[in-house]
Amino acid sequence: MNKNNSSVVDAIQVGLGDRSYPIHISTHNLNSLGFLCLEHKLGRKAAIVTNPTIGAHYFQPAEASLVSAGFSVCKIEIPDGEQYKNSETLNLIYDKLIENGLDRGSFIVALGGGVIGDMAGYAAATYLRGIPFVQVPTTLLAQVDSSVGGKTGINHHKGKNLIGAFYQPKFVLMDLAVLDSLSDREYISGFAEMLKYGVVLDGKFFDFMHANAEKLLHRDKDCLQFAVKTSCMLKASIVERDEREGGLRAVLNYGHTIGHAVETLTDYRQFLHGEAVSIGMAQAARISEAMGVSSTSSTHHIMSLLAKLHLPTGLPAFKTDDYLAAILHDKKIKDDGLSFVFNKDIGNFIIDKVKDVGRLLKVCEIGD
Ligand SMILES: NC(=O)c1ccc[n+]([C@@H]2O[C@H](COP(=O)([O-])OP(=O)(O)OC[C@H]3O[C@@H](n4cnc5c(N)ncnc54)[C@H](O)[C@@H]3O)[C@@H](O)[C@H]2O)c1
Ligand SMILES: O=C(O)C(=O)C[C@@H](O)[C@H](O)[C@H](O)COP(=O)(O)O
Ligand SMILES: [Zn+2]
Repeated sequence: MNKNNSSVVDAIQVGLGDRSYPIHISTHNLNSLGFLCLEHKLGRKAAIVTNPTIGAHYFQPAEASLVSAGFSVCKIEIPDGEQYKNSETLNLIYDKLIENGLDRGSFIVALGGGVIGDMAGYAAATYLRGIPFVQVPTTLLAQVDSSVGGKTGINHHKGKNLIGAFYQPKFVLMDLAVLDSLSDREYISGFAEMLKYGVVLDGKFFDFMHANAEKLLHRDKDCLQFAVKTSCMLKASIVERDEREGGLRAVLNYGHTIGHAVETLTDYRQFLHGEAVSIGMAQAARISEAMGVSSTSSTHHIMSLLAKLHLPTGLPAFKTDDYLAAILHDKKIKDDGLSFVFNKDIGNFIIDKVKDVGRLLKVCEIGD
């Protein structure tokens, strides 16, 4: 059992009162999983939720670490892909939890990207009215975003993440070494959420990404560690102030109004989440400029960094009415309109109510 105390000391804290938890970021620290579960006084029985792709690489070391710390482990494997982030797969997780006799003293380990984290987290939030869970994110996107903050859930064919719960993990364990097995496409899609933080929250981080784009693309470890840590700190600072998205937290949805519509319209099969968010951010930048909130040069900087990071910006060919219908199911819509996140140049934001969503879409390059 590796106690890996350095990663324990270096942890970033998400401060949420009695739901506070640490994020451990290091390299080759997956073997500290068992020790951390002991330290958090988790029960004796764990279910590791993963998929065949991730499981082939990381189930065995995760299991070994837990077993050597005295935990008994069962494996719950679900199919790989955003198109399986639905109620059918969720039921499969419940079935396996029941078959394996997981009780209220047991816990779930989400070993995977954002799809696994969101679904395993929601299963943990609802199974037996809630059992503890741990996030072990294995994609860049999951490390910089989805494993932090406690949004869990599944998609509906009418819209993204329409069913879910706010439910915080007991801790997050990030091993940067597991990112080595990610394809370039999956790795690059994580840049979208990182860039989001730069555009709306931290202009210096945006500049860092601009200056270090090549290094990031070449997976430079120091650059990556700085970028992951900064992203987690920025996200934690928002979540700590507005855990359940009463207002401020909506800033983390920058680029997602149109991004989610893109994912829904393509049946969750054509784009990775980060790619859809990238397309949504390109449109949000154009919209912010057209509404007089942001300058032309800011839009230019955002578009050029997206291109430099090899992220997509073009909207897939659907009609304006299709985009409108998809956006109608957005969780940010209430009677008084849609809360839309505008970038205020780079490093700041405004959230405003929009009644006429069609007017926003006129600015986008939709081919109808
Ligand atoms: N809860 C949140 O706050 C939040 C935030 C952002 C995104 N999300 C959600 O996260 C999901 C997207 O997450 P994602 O981009 O990680 O996609 P993903 O979970 O589908 O993972 C992408 C691909 O990478 C594979 N993979 C994962 N880790 C690997 C590794 N180390 N080596 C090799 N292959 C690996 C997966 O099997 C999958 O094929 C979306 O459903 C999105 O809605 C949630
Ligand atoms: O944590 C948040 O808050 C976010 O908005 C992070 C987003 O990157 C993520 O995609 C989230 O799932 C979108 O939020 P949703 O409430 O619209 O599902
Ligand atoms: Zn997102």
